[in-house]
Amino acid sequence: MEVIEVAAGIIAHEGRYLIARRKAGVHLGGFWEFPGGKREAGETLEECLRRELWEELNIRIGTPTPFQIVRHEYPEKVVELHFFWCRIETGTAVALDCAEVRWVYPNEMAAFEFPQADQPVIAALREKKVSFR
Ligand SMILES: Nc1nc2c([nH]c(=O)n2[C@H]2C[C@H](O)[C@@H](COP(=O)(O)OP(=O)(O)OP(=O)(O)O)O2)c(=O)[nH]1
Ligand SMILES: [Mg+2]
Repeated sequence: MEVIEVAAGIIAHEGRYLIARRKAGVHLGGFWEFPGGKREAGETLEECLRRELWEELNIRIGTPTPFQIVRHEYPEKVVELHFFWCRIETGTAVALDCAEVRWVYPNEMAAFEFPQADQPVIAALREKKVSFR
């Protein structure tokens, strides 16, 4: 099966992270996620991340740091998620192309339903394996 490459942002601010709720009716609709989306032809993953965060949240980010790659096989598709740690450079996140956004601490994430593929990242954030730069 074709592997879909996705870039997603772990957007940090004062110990909290920005999470977004996926719209109803799409793959994993209604789940919470780290915002991002599919890489388009001719784009790098970083370019993809910048485009997606602009389209979905109306924000510009500083230089993203690669942080974890997760390949996950859903029954309907295989995704390779490239998570990048980043900070907002300009703008305030608004739910432009997602259902809702929230800033949450890692220990609050268990209260939100995330896709299975995101669990290693959530665990890493909770265990503070992440460097705050
Ligand atoms: N953005 C994002 N996608 C995730 C996460 N976890 C996870 O399994 N996914 C899956 C859901 C989707 O199948 C795929 C990402 O696709 P997407 O729906 O965000 O793609 P997109 O923004 O380009 O949307 P579209 O143009 O295809 O509508 O990766 C996550 O934390 N963030
Ligand atoms: Mg998306």
